[in-house]
Amino acid sequence: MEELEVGDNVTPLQSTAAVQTIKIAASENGILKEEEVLVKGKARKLVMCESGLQLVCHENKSGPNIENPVFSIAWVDIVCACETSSGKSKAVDKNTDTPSQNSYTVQQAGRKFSIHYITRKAGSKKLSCTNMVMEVKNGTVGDWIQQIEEKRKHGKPKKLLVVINPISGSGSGRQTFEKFVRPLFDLAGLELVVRVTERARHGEEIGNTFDFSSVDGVVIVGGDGLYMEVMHGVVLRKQQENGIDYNNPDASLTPPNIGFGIIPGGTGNGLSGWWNGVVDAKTAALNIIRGESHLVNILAIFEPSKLIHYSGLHLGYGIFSELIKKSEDRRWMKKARYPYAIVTSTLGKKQVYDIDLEMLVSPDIQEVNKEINEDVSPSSACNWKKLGVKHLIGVAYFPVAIEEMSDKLSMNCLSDKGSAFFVSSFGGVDFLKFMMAVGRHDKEMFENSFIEHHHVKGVRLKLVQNDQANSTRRVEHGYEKLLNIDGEVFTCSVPQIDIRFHSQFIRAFSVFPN
Ligand SMILES: Nc1ncnc2c1ncn2[C@@H]1O[C@H](COP(=O)(O)OP(=O)(O)OP(=O)(O)O)[C@@H](O)[C@H]1O
Repeated sequence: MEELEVGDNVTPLQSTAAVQTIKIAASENGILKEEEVLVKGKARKLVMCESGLQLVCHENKSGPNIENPVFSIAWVDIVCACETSSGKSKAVDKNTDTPSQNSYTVQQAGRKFSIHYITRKAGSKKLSCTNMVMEVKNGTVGDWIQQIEEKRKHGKPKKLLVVINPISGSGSGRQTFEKFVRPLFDLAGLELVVRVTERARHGEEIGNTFDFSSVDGVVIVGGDGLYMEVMHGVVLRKQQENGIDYNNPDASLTPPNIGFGIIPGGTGNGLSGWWNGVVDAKTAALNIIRGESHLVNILAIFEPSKLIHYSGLHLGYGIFSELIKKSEDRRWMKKARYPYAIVTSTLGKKQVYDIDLEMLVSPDIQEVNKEINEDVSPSSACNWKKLGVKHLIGVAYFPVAIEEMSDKLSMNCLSDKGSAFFVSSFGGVDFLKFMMAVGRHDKEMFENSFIEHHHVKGVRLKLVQNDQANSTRRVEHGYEKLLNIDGEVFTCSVPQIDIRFHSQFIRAFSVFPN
């Protein structure tokens, strides 16, 4: 981290539109506070307005040029303001490019102060934190620091529960947190309660028992599986507290009022990528500090008369469960276990499942579900649409709408429908290509006749035992009762699953649209 030369190639996070907002605020609503400062030896005027801070060139004879600030930053992107005695506001750990933990001591009341703020390099989705040192010409910096701190903290989380999975991904969740995340949270003055999971499913217990009234949100340091567990515990508890029959798929659920952030520490890190636009621990941490949040969807997954689990990422059945079982059995392979499972499942003979399918369809769906529109009645209510028995190797359902955007696919996490895929049998190389296209979010993955894609509000699937040879192999391997929920293996008591989409249910610290 280094002092910023105004006009450097690093721009603050906000877009031109945000700069525009600040300009309007400054000229229409008046200036809250202004002062002459020196920034890297250059004379500037620091202006505080309702939307943020501006540095303006005030050497112009006609006075400060508020219309053309040389630098402006919105409150949401300010991490902290603090006193500086020697040009460095907080000691910086050279390895991490972030200020080291608890290193700040005010050595003398002075005229210099630093603003630490969030930046994004042009063309990148990654965020970083940088700082600018200013020296006031007259007076002291105390008032500035106090007022900036008040303004920048408004509406942002102040105290967080952090849940770390020490075995997720390559087993470096704790190190990721200490090295990349804690220094940023410390800088932002966040108070933390840290829990490290001690066993499988411990995340659910924490979600189900922690006193969330004492914090502004929960930060998951791990993979999609840990998020799923904690979120499940939180959601289940909310239904229990409200006396809701959570085993009934038709019950209307009450959303919890807890913000979730995810620091990617797992293997797949699908959700962290969706929420932050990139899989990067520092970016995720800075988005949590920014405090911007959006409501994201979940799936509720049932067997007859019983809730199995809530899901934030996907439900997979058939080959998608087989894959995850193979990879879970080889956790010791760390990140290599996913490619291993994909390649071995691809090369082997694929199991065909005869599945009786139904989809919960809303009448406004036009584009994706072309072939089913004609039968949908023109009411505002959703209808169950029977598809009949299909010979499939797998079913996958995501609580996001997967949409085509130019040559790529975009995950619309704010959609009111999820994407269901019904995959019929296909050859090894094709399947490998399909999985690679999925990883790249390449729209090529849709360009296969063996994939049916629908935007729907729910899916019901029931395994039909009409092929003795197939059925025997499935039962031998136990595959017919396996589910892949957010990359974790679950077993159902009967292969009859009801999946319901719950729109805008969990508050996620995130940056949609990204
Ligand atoms: N201390 C622990 N000991 C053993 N298992 C644990 C412990 N803490 C959590 N788990 C289990 O670890 C599993 C994997 O968690 P997580 O999703 O965080 O990592 P991952 O599988 O590597 O990442 P991803 O889901 O993104 O692919 C979960 O099933 C969880 O129950």
